[in-house]
Amino acid sequence: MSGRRVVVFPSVAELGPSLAQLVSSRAEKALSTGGSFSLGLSGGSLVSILGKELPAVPSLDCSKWLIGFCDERLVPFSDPESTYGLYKAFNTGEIPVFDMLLLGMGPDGHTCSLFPDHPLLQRVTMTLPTVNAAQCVVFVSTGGSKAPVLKQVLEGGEGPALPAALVAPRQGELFWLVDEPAAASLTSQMERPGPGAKL
Ligand SMILES: O=C1O[C@H](COP(=O)(O)O)[C@@H](O)[C@H](O)[C@H]1O
Repeated sequence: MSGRRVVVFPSVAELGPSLAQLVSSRAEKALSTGGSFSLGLSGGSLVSILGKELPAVPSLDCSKWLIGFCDERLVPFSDPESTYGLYKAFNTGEIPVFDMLLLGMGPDGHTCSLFPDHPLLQRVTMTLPTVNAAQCVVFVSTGGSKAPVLKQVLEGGEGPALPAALVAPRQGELFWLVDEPAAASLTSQMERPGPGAKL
């Protein structure tokens, strides 16, 4: 891993455009070597941020993007909502290497559908070998309800490590994009970029 970056924004309004810029810059980098840009998306609050900010990126060309889902509710492969078809592109028998994964974190420290001490019954999810093989992993975590768990995940605490704390890409980048309410209890090193700064 090339170092974790915890980046704090005043609010989601400032975080959103920076997230879109980060996605677009990593897409440009992946596409500059030919081929495609493989992007893993999570659900939850991330969906509305991306839905608002990605279409606002000037001349964004997604035609060579390969989109996968970091987790999903369990439906049959024949269901039109199934993500299986998208993952078939990675049918190499080896762990897929995503160019970028966008992750959320629940208040219990779960990420993807990796819950602490919980059997995976009705979810399908990426697991840590795939998450930690990615080239770039970006957590987006906002709101005061995330403050206690964010502190535990980033700065440690009692008991076993929560799933989100086990995300550490072996060779890739790791970003935590958070807003001030979520960062309220943090004391470790953080960046506070000025308006329009590129990540
Ligand atoms: O259950 C889920 O929650 C997490 C976190 O969502 P958030 O709304 O608290 O940001 C999400 O990343 C995951 O995809 C979803 O299945």
